[in-house]
Amino acid sequence: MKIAIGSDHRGYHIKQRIVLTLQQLGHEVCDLGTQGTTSVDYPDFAFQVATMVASGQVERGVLICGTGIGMSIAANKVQGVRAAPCQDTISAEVSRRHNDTNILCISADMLGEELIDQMVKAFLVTEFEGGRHARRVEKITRYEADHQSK
Ligand SMILES: O=C(CO)[C@H](O)[C@H](O)[C@H](O)COP(=O)(O)O
Repeated sequence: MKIAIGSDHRGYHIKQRIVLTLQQLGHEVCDLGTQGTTSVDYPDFAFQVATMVASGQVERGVLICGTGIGMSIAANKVQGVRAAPCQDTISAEVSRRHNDTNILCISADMLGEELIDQMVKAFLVTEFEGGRHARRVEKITRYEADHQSK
């Protein structure tokens, strides 16, 4: 799978670890930065990853900041993105099954490395269930299209 990944300074070390894990699993990873621990602004990275996901250049995205919250707020501004800030494996999995999420947002400050590995793996292998969930996701998609500002 093609996956875009980005982080701010707080998420940099975890990002490096996730990139290696994903490559070892055979995925094609597009690392959009940041490339160090110098302070940066998370929206700059969220918008880059979200744009790649929304345009179909990659299938999924992963974003990491201190809490995962700032990244998710920014990424969800991009039409077609469904980004979820998850704190555990079950929410990462259910976000795929029920919400057809295309970006996983992770907290670098509050979660351990092994839990993060499990969350990323669950996010990548879990399929969207469709059915009643598709009807709900379609309502969000339609609302988004009908209320586009530009
Ligand atoms: O967006 C966030 C909060 O929801 C992230 O945790 C950021 O990484 C954080 O705000 C960055 O803060 P810093 O004090 O500039 O490192």
